[in-house]
Amino acid sequence: MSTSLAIPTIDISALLTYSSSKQQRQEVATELLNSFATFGVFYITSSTHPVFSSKKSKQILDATTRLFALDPTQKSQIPKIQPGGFTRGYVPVGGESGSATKELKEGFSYGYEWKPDELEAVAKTGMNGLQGPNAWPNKPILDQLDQGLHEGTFKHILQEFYLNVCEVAKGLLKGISLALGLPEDELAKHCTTSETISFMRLFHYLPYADHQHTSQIGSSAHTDWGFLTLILSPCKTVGLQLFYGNEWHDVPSLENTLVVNGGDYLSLLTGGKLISPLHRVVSNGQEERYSMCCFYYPDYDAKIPLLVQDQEVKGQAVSGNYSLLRDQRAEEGEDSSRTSVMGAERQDAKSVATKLLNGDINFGDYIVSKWTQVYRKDRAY
Ligand SMILES: O=C(O)CCC(=O)C(=O)O
Ligand SMILES: [Fe+2]
Repeated sequence: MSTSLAIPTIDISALLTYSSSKQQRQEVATELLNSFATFGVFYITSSTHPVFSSKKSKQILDATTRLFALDPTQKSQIPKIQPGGFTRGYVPVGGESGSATKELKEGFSYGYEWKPDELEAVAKTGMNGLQGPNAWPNKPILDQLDQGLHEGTFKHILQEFYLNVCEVAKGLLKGISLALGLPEDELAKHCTTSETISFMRLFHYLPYADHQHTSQIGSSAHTDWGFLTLILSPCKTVGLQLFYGNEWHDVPSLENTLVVNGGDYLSLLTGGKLISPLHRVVSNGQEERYSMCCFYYPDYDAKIPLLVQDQEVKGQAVSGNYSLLRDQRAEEGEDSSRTSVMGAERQDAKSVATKLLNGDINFGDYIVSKWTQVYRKDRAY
């Protein structure tokens, strides 16, 4: 039986309002640093931002539940996500499973909804590999999804939720910059078009009978690749688990909060000072679980130099000895058939880490190459 850890809940209001003092923001930054450096996972809340309200949480849960309640024929009409990094559309059950463990979840991936004039403007320069149109269900399905909704349409609810979460992520960037002893706009400088390449995934996890997770799991153990992952799971059901102190621990859903995970790129840039935690999703065997996960990225062409000055840390980061690699080794114990694949990935991660820190490759190209590996090896991310 997994136990819960004392993962802190941080009120980030000071990062989301213009009226806060530097001292208030600094206090939040200190809390962020402590949680990031201990667990790499924490809860955030604020009474000043709508995304944390019960009303908005119910609204997005309702929309998500409706989507996954469509019948299989309707789901088959939603465009499926494609390989290559730009992922929009429906993820069928098992569609991104690891080689040995079937992931019992279905998903829907969407991101920034381009306005026609923005599309025209961007058409002149061309979109990067992580930008593009959303893949919505067709009109009759959208009409069905809209039926009985009290406020707004299905599409509007999803779009608003995505932009709200991106706004919260922007606020967090201030706190993280301060936590690292940097000017508070430092990370934001590298995230000027983040919302156009970041994305949201709505997930529906199905119950399963395999409690040892040898053949079935919700989401296999992994670390997230980007900057920040922000997760809403308005269900009481447990599911998300953190690997800490050599054990798995539940990260239960708490009302009016989002869970934040640090990503690998942020961890890399801090020489592992901010942890990118190993996590997974498991079922209790009985209940379904819904979650909404925003994978927040910096700019596609970001080439961010190491954010910490400590020479020892710098050495560790460049040699690839940071949490991403440690975490992936920990995962091998779970499934020895994947050991050789993981070994190869470790080597690959080391060389990518060096290239990223030297500015030989930008973030977007790195992510696209990682997604290509996912599909080649038939693994999730
Ligand atoms: O559904 C969740 O709570 C987390 C899923 C997750 O870790 C992921 O998709 O990267
Ligand atoms: Fe994750």
